[in-house]
Amino acid sequence: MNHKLSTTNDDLKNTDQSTVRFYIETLEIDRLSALPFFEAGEKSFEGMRYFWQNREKNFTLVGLGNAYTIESNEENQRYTNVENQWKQLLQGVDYENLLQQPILFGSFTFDPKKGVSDEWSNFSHANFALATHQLVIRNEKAYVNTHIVSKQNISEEQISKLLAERDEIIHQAQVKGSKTYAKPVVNKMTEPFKEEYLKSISNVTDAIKDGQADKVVIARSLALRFDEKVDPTNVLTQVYNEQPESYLFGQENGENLFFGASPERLVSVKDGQAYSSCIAGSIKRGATKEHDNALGAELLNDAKNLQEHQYVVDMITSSFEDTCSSYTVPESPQLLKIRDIQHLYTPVEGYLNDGATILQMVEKLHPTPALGGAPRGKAMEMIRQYEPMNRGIYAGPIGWLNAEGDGEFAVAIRSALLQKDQAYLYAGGGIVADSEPQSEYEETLVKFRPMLRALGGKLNDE
Ligand SMILES: C=C(O[C@H]1C=CC=C(C(=O)O)[C@@H]1O)C(=O)O
Ligand SMILES: [Mg+2]
Repeated sequence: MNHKLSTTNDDLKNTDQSTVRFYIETLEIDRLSALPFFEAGEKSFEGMRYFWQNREKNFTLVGLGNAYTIESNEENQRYTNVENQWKQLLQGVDYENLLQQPILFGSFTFDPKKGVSDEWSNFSHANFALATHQLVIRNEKAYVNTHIVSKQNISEEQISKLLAERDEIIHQAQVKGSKTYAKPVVNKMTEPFKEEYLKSISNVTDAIKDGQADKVVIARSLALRFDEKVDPTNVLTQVYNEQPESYLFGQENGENLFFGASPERLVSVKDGQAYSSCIAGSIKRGATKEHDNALGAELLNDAKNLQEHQYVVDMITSSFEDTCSSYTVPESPQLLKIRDIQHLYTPVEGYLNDGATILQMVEKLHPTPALGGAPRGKAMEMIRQYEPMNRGIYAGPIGWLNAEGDGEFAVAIRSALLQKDQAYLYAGGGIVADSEPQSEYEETLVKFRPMLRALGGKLNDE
């Protein structure tokens, strides 16, 4: 079934004030798998693809190519810039009559005040795209939107060329199906700045004891080298097979693939309702059910972890207080168990005030004290001062929004940046007055594990 929409947007004020034309066609298909579609897009769109799947596994998104990109490097304006450009682009577009709306997918870096550098030099502080070919799999049905955004008239020839390309990609994805891949071969693994990291934990706990902040999240990285260039579809397939309980994401940017499997929702908005999650406080999984339950019980009663958690609950609750007419927060945390780790978890939900948008919520919530600290401003200063690396998109918001304003953002933790034959993995932890360097170090090892496994590496204790 095909639904077409060709439209002209006179409201879009580009720098040269010209009119923008918009062509959208939605094709509904019975069966199409996400990663084979991602793979089939390699030939034409390598470096311009994305992949997303929500935790519940009932919403999957793949984008191939950029019909339109929105980037921003303005420190204090990046959320409003993205929001305004997206709204302007869609003004006058009758998307409500489409089977599937156009979707904007992308990410924000953790801290725009930290100059983008090192392995992150290709990334803007907000990187968003409307895909040329956008696959949505929702409730077992697949929809492929093809988008053209152009300042010139869109010709029939241009449209038929793109639709032929779409049909070829779908065909390839269907006939090839899901591939099985051998894991990448790791040649070398290093822990950059390990000593600096351990020292920073003592410095930060001292500063906290001295009353300079309540909580500060400090992170570090792990660097891998492979014997050859690693295929992005390979690592996404490993993550897909190995991390079914998490949000899964991958965003290509030229020769970079930022990817991960995060348990943590920053915010989702659906029909005026907002959902967030407080996830902070961690313990490993036990090898037996008994040991696992005992570790879980220990976590639920551990003062240091409960403190780490409470700062997050307080801050997210106050954001909902500001933006919602009503909201609910359970009184005490529950356990969230994923493959390698268990966390303290408190879900928060509420009804958004009229006019409040998902990107306003993202701006308000990011960074929660699960990734930044408390109080926020002081914690961010201390991260800039003590953390011996640049986080890039790690711990930043990643996700999507549609034309009506629904959308979802995860916190991009349990993540890594793949660059051809190299990868950087990132993990951190919440430092409070009682934190100890060695046990925080070990907590980061547990948090590295999912991405390390997907990339074919392992730690000494496995
Ligand atoms: C900063 C990370 O985790 C955060 C989320 C959950 C639990 C955390 C903790 O217990 O320290 C961290 O706040 C990370 O995975 O890199
Ligand atoms: Mg912790």
